[in-house]
Amino acid sequence: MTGPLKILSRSMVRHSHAIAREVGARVIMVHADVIVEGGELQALVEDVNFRVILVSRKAGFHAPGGLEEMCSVVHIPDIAMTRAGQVKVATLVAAAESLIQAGDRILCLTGIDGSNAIDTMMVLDMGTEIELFTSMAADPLPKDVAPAVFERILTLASELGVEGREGRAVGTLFVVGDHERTLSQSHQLVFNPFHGYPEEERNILDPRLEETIKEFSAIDGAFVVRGDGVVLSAGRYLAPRGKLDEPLPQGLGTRHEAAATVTVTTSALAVCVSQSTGTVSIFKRGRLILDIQKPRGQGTDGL
Ligand SMILES: Nc1ncnc2c1ncn2[C@@H]1O[C@H](COP(=O)(O)OP(=O)(O)OP(=O)(O)O)[C@@H](O)[C@H]1O
Repeated sequence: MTGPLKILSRSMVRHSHAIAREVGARVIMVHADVIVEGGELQALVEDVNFRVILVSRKAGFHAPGGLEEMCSVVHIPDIAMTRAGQVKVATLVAAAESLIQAGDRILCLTGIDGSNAIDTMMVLDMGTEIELFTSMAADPLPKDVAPAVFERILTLASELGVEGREGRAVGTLFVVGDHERTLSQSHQLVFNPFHGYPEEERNILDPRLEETIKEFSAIDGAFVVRGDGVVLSAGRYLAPRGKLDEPLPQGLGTRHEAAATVTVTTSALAVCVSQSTGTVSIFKRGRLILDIQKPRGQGTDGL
């Protein structure tokens, strides 16, 4: 279904500004991939006439010309996710980039990718619905972790969770930030394959490292990543000294336990990919702050 924005969509978009103001929303988040044609998107943003975050899976996507001031852009991984998963990832990335904060109310406009039909409007409260914001106040990321590094790890983890590796499910774990404390509470299970390489050749932001990381995800143990993206180690066994205040949700085993616990005595974030379910779980300060479930079928469901 292509063509101009449907009448219902148009009317929802036109009214979204008034609704956002009435409910005290600070920003309107629009799943941009719903709209096929650039001119239509520009018209939509002009109609919304409110601070907008455009969310897209497309790598080169940018705000329509002339509207860069009103629009911020958030890129989410280009993989199949449930609608809830997409909302979580988009809000997490927006928070990592300080576009939204704890306590914010966000109006979301979404629909099915490429349909030209905005079919859903929802209001999200960053603080009650998204656990991330209740458990960590204003700062979603540790201070030493660059947003781009976190986003890269999130993408790699989501891809591994959904796609696995050569047809097989893989599980792995990334610990990012507070690397000295993380290293002091862990040891090598196997020889560290990153040992001896210059730092510029092992930065997770370098696209050339993607295959290597995915290959090494088969190694038992965790990746330890410095906040600037340098991968310090793979195959690291975590032996954290802390203890969890509350037990993890049922079904999560030793990998998730280690991921959660290492964040008790460090300020690191742990991003865990479950081999059994493909779910990506993010831990901070000993708590599961966000999980992104693997969709059952294929489909790009809008936000
Ligand atoms: N302390 C640890 N540090 C690093 N890796 C660990 C640790 N404990 C377990 N793992 C890794 O997790 C793997 C799976 O363990 P387990 O099945 O108990 O975890 P899980 O949390 O249920 O995860 P999954 O959903 O992937 O199975 C182990 O084979 C090991 O590679």
